[in-house]
Amino acid sequence: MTAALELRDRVVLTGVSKTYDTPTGSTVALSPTDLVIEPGAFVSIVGPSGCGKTTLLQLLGGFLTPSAGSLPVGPDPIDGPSPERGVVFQAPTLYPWLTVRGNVEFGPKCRGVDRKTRRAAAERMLDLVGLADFGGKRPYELSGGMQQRAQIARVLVNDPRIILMDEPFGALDQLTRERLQVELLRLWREAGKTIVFVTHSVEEAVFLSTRVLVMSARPGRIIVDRDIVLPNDDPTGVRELAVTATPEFQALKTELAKAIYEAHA
Ligand SMILES: Nc1ncnc2c1ncn2[C@@H]1O[C@H](COP(=O)(O)OP(=O)(O)OP(=O)(O)O)[C@@H](O)[C@H]1O
Repeated sequence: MTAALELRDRVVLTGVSKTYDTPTGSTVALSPTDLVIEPGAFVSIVGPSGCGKTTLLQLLGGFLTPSAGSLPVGPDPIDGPSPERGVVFQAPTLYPWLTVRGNVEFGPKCRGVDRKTRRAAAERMLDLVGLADFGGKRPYELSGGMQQRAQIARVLVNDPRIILMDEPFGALDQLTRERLQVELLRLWREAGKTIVFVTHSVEEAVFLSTRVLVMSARPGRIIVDRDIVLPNDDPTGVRELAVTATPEFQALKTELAKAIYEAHA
């Protein structure tokens, strides 16, 4: 990655806070937060329920406006949702009336990409996420894990600068979840994207991430910012599930789980 590209894709939060004003009062969801997310990082956010993880992700997605502070991506202020910041939610958000291929093509179609180009891009993405043979199916014909893969293809086809994921595997069974975690790591390596990932699972956060942020109970703030280095980490390779059995992995998991427990107290 060139220095210019790095600068273009760096996310810099300066004094970003969010207060929700409702008829029954105000809720400070995020205390003033300073944070730099480097391009190509895989950053997970963990913390007690209601600590502001989704709020932070939605601010990055441009779905919410900060009450104070700024959060540009490179030189560009975030001023609304953009295909450059793709979002994958826990609940599948595929259009049920379109085929899987149609769902993946939808973004490029809206941006005026011609039919042949967008069809080729969709096929490439479906292949990448292991759904090459399912493009003609409707979403309801897919399993939960396959629907999540289709969502990821739908985001990747827009070639986003950042992918924001809000508990994307939370509703899946353990086996599917583990399989998708490894696939996501492979995709992250191949596509070279920045990923910001919200999860309730410390194990998932440690396994996937290059960096884990722990947030305190409301009003949320970042209380731990931990680089994750695991045995046999290789900048070009993909972690294997076996690493979760190592003492290094277990020690990191214990350290972060303790921080979350204390954040609750
Ligand atoms: N639209 C809203 N209006 C008012 N309060 C809100 C709104 N959205 C979130 N909140 C409150 O802000 C706080 C942070 O919510 P947020 O959803 O960001 O937390 P979270 O860490 O993602 O929670 P969880 O882990 O349970 O998904 C919570 O107390 C929540 O009730």
